Amino acid sequence: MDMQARIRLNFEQSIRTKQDAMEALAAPIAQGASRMVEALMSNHKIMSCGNGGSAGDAQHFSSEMLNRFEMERPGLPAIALTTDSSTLTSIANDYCYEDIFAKQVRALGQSGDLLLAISTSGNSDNLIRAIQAAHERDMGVIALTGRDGGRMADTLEGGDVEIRVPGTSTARIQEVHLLCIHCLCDLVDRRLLGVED
Ligand SMILES: O=C(CO)[C@@H](O)[C@H](O)[C@H](O)[C@H](O)COP(=O)(O)O
Ligand SMILES: [Zn+2]
Repeated sequence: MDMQARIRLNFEQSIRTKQDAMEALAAPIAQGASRMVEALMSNHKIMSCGNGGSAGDAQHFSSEMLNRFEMERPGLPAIALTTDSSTLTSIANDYCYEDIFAKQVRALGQSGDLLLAISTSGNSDNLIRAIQAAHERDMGVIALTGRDGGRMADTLEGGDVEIRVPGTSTARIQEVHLLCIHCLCDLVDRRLLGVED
């Protein structure tokens, strides 16, 4: 396959994954956005985490909350747990990599806060431990997953929301995760600013 044919194939697969996700994810994304609005309206914060490309997604989300998305509004309270290299390396060094997010959730989390946990496989142990820590702190969880939801899906509790991308390729799932994050930001802004249509 030549380079341009390969590029077209990647685009086609990305488009197909997004089309499959559109119907499946409209309801859980709306549910996740409602949970975010409720939390933010009650002065709670949203923490986000993920590994690799999903760490980038966690930061992408928090920056759109803290700064702005598409509309002018005050900054919203959000913290990406992926950014402080001193904290991350010391937890990984003194305890273990699996605790890098959970320890931060236990330190910063308060009842009513939310955790946005992002994993394409749903099987990253540091995310599973972060979800367990969030539950200990009486926080809700919004999980962006893929494939069969992995062990993360089994770790979620009744009030949590799973947004599971129908797909098996990490890259394609990540591309839909970013779209989901932008939908969440869009819905949060519209609800907070009272935009009707
Ligand atoms: O961005 C990519 C692949 O597209 C990688 O960096 C990928 O995020 C990493 O391999 C992650 O460790 C995968 O973790 P997860 O999505 O299974 O939780
Ligand atoms: Zn990637």
